[in-house]
Amino acid sequence: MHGRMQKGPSMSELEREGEIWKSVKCIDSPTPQGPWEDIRESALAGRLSIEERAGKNNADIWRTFEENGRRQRGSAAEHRPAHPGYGPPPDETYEQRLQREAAEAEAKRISDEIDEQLRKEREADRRKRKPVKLLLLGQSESGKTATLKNFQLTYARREWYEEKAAWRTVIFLNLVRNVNEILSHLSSEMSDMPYGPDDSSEDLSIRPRALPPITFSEKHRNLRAHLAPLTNVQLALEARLGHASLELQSTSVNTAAAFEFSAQTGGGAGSHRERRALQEFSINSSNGWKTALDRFRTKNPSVNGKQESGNSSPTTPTSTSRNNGKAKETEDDVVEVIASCREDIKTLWEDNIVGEALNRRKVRLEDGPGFFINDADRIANRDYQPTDDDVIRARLRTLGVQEYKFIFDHGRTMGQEWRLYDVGGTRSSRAAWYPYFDDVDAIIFLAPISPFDEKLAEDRRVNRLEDSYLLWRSVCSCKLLSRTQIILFLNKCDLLQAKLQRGVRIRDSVPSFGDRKNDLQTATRYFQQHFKEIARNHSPVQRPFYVHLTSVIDTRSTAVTLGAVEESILREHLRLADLM
Ligand SMILES: Nc1nc2c(ncn2[C@@H]2O[C@H](COP(=O)(O)OP(=O)(O)OP(=O)(O)O)[C@@H](O)[C@H]2O)c(=O)[nH]1
Ligand SMILES: [Mg+2]
Repeated sequence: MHGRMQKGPSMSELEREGEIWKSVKCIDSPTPQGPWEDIRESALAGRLSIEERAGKNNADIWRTFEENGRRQRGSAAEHRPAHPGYGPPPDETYEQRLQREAAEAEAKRISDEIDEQLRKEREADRRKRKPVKLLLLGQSESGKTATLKNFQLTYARREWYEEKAAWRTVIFLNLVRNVNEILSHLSSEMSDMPYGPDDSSEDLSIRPRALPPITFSEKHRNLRAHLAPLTNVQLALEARLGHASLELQSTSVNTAAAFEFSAQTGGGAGSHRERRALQEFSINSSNGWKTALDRFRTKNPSVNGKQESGNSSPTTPTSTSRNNGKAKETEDDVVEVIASCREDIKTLWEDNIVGEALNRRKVRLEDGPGFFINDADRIANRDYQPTDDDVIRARLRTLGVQEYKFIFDHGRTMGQEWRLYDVGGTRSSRAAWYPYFDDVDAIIFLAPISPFDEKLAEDRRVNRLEDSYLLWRSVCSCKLLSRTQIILFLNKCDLLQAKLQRGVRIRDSVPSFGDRKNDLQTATRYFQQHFKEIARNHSPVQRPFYVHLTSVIDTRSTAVTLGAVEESILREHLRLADLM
């Protein structure tokens, strides 16, 4: 039936209508008495949506339309039996011809307009379906990976559950490292060794020798002896997890500037080349945290780009199961040793003399990454399984740039693919970030505000807050990012609050804080203002200042924050898709 209409000798108005109606379903005009007017009106009134245009034809409309056509053709045939086609009637007057031609021209114009609109909508739709790309930036230990894990927990729960068990090994390592750090201080203190972690002016204020020596007892010597096997456990776990498990040691070497990249104005073909090279290095490398975890993964997820995450070396099922068997053995041994140390770990952590020794040395494990010794009773167990909160708090350093793809199974962007880029935050790793700037939708910049009185692990001369300011300035002033949405997370508010409650004064480390009230609200407002001013003074183009006060280890409040972030990023993603 349709074919017959398409075969007409000339492209009459009816055929033209037919062509359009095949792809158009008019919402408000189910009976197309005057289809052209209906289409035009609907198009002008914006009543034709992409679904209606691209969707299935409304059978009723189509049938009515065909009947109309048959009726008109039928009446023409009565007059012109020799002309079965749809050409102009032979007795057409000059005025009628002009009218017909004008109508045909108008029909063509509307048809072309609709075609063009359809093309644009298809294109916009394609762009909207492009993955949302989100970059997580910030200094090392700022909470980038913890934020990524929150995204996963909130929006990709299946992957979260598949990965959760793999973090068990990391948590064991974190706990064992806590214990070994205490033991190392204890040993030094027992052998009366002075403590000089670095050359920073802050740490020079530590003068343990000015105080009377601490008296240790047999209990402490026993604790050291009983917990000694944990040194080897740490080495075994580090060997299993690879480079990412090694924390940076304090150094006084000036490693690099706050932020380095070759060409601030770059982003052309060169940057793509550079990016490819870096991807090869980072995503397929065997040193990132994702790769480290893959070794402990029980399942083999086929989604979320996990296959890109470092499994570049071919593994046969046999070798995999052999490796898994060996890993299981090692894991069992490790768990056995840790579980047998449980009571001693608790005694060590709760001992007042040990506490005094750590205080004198200004060692605060609570503020550092991967603090788990408080949970030793629960974790140092053969049947321990990590909770969601444990996984968020587990610490494994990010090396290079790790791409993490997932389809949101939740929230406003359900079904949408997101690509999150988690980067290593040390000064020397920052040069690797730049190639990822050129087509990113948004950046979450994490600035931890609790360590206003701490130094960078990679350069003990640099204050952490100062480093965040410098880094923030570099990101804000980057021309390639001038139109990118940047969302600032002033993170570790929980630790800031604890620090202020302990009586640590901000002005001692940040003189410009002056005599302001030393409380959380005043401090966050002050830091926020400082970041805002930097953004205002250094952005090539003014942009909105989005800021959230966060403690990303708090999964509930972070889920709320991420909801707002998701919405804001998506709005911008769609706006840009429409503009393009
Ligand atoms: N108390 C507290 N701890 C946090 C917070 N954010 C992150 N952490 C912890 O800080 C440590 C470092 O966090 P990560 O997410 O690994 O830091 P990162 O920015 O990815 O660091 P790199 O990978 O080295 O660049 C982890 O043990 C986190 O659990 C926070 O808001 N509060
Ligand atoms: Mg990280």
